[in-house]
Amino acid sequence: MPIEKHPDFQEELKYLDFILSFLKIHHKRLLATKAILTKELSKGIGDPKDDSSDPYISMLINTQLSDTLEEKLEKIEHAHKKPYFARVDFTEDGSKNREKLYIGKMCVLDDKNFKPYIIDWRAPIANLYYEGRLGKAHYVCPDGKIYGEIHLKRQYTIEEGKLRNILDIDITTNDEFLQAFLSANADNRLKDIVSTIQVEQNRIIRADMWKPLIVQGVAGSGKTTIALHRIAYLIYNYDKDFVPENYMIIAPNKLFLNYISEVLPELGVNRVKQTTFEEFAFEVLERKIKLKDVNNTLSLLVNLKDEKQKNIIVEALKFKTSKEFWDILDKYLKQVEYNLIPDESFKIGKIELFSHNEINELFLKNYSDLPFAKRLNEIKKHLQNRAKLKKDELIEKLNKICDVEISKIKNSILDLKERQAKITETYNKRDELIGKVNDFVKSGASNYIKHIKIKTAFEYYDEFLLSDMFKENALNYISNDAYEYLISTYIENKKSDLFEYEDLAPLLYIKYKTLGLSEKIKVKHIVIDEAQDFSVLQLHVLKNIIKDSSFTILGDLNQGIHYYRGVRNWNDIKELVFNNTANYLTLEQTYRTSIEIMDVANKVISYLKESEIQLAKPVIRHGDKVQIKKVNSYKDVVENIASDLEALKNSNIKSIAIIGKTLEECKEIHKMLKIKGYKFSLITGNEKDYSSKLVVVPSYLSKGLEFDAVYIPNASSSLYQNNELDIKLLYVALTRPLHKLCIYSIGEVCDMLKFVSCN
Ligand SMILES: Nc1ncnc2c1ncn2[C@@H]1O[C@H](COP(=O)(O)OP(=O)(O)OP(=O)(O)O)[C@@H](O)[C@H]1O
Repeated sequence: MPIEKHPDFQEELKYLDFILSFLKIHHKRLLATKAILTKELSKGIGDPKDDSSDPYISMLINTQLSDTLEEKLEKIEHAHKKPYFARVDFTEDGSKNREKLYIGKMCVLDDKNFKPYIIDWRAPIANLYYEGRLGKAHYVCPDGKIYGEIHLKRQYTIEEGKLRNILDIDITTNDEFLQAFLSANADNRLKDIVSTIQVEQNRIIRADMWKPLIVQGVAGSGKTTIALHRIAYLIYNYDKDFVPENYMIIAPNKLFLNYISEVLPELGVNRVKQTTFEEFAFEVLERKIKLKDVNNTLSLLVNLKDEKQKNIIVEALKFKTSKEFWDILDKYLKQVEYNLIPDESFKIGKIELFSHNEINELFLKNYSDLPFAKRLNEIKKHLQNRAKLKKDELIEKLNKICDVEISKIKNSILDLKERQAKITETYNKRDELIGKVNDFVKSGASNYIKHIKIKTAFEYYDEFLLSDMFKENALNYISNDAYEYLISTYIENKKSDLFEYEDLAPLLYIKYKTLGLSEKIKVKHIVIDEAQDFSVLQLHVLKNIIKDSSFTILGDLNQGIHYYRGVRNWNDIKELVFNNTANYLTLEQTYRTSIEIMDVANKVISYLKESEIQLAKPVIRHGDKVQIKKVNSYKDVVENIASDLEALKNSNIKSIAIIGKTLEECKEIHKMLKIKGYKFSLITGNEKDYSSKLVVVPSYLSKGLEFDAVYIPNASSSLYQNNELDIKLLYVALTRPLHKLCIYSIGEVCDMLKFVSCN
């Protein structure tokens, strides 16, 4: 139906006009306030001679005000283009008032009576839009459940302030709006989905902050998108307790962070900590260490032909990231802990103030929750107090001894001169001893503690790995070959001061247990995306070191390409990391790919021998049939892609990826395309910026990304074997396109794709 024919078209147009003028006035007012503040600010900076603190403080306040003003201005400018996207008409039980609730990305209030003109999508009442259907409905707010009736649910398409479409849902269908959204082409960045969040996604976004949440979602189910919306939701709803800096999102690499970088600002959220595990580890270790390329192990395994050697490496790495490894590390740290307090007691001269056992008890029992260094700080206070308490008693004792000595001298020595000398000597000795007592009270405790040496995490780790104890224990779980591989790579890396990604978690754990964390780390909620590639040890370490934090963990086991360390089963994480306190939710619907593409990907992943493979259910959206083209060489592949690119020049396909299996394959194709004059960016894993729309990328680095069209240059049986890693790498590549997928095979097609027709 043309929009003009909608019965409420005029009413809606009027409301939009009203909102836009309201926003304009508000914007003007904010600009005026900003001008005043900027003036004040320049005054503050311009008067360095004034040493009173007032201008400085007011300058600080003004800076903060202008910061938030800047954010407000940005939001209003955004809202001008699209102030709201939906409306829900709701009557609360017991009321006659039919409220028209317009829902947008930011709240807009009438400044006189604070009546909302637009409700923020994160507000409790906005949940009516996401979960309520026409008829009886309720929402939960801090005062409890509010019941009532929904009379209308409406969606709007507003572009640059112009009303383009009105859609009444539950009358027509919710899908129409979603379909339109999904058919749009991929920008080369992820975007917000506030207007089309689906019920299963909404439950994840709005889940309780304080319960750890684990989400298993198929490829394209919106995990990354939801993770970001959840942060925006939590920031809005817990704004009294936390600031954006208390939230941290951990993503696989810098490129990925760049890919998602626009969503939070679009949602009006800034200053959230966005990092990778490596970066965070450097921060905790308070030292930037030389790390082998994170994808080093993976590309080693991808390229290695010797199956025996491959099995040894996988065995070693699985162990190094396992619960068993962490148990042995704990055992070692217990030994360190039990041997840390020296045998000597805390004493002055021969007088014992604290016995070794008493100190050890404080260390091992009373303060066992603290890192070693913090425990020593506490013990130092005990020693100092005891020394202070003993001071008077000791001095009194010294005085008494001195008095007895003096009277003995007086009675025994007759010569006056000699007697005087002896008395002076005795008093001097007494004073010297009192001086020693005073010195001891001042610095005895510090001196005692100073002798207890806590090594660095790196020293302990080294000692641990190279110990007989580690060897004996490790050999209970792994073969001698795997043990030798583990130790020899460690020693080899050590020569060049290098570490591997898998070393980080144990290093963090040791640092946390021994020296503790810097006060600067203020994280309260951690969101981990692509968590299937995290090891149990990594998650355990994060959970332990950031004690009071809550977690949202999202991943897809089907895409677990770092299978030698990653999660194999979410139950392990629930049990071993969260003591069965975590909530577990799944996402089965995929929003990215067409039915035809998803069917192929589902069949490929079914080759995995896992018992529980979650197959993706695509949203009803059809595309072209997937076909495989058999060719003779990479030259043919590139020829084919090149002619396709010409044909696509005037189409809607804008972002294109050629997804190879290995980096070497990608380099080769990239070179050939370059010679032909095509400007593709080669992604090697070290990029920080993600700006190109045409990329050549190895499958393991394409995880998380999406493109309008994807080319798989060679899906032959010589490249992709029927094993876990190859199946997963192929699956990742197959699930990246939104609209178009072209597969080539140089020679025989791999087993997993044999069912696809060839031409
Ligand atoms: N409710 C939704 N409405 C519209 N688009 C959606 C919705 N949910 C997800 N999408 C779109 O689906 C695509 C996939 O989302 P996203 O990348 O967040 O999924 P993912 O589960 O992290 O995928 P993967 O695991 O494959 O990396 C994105 O284009 C996103 O905008």
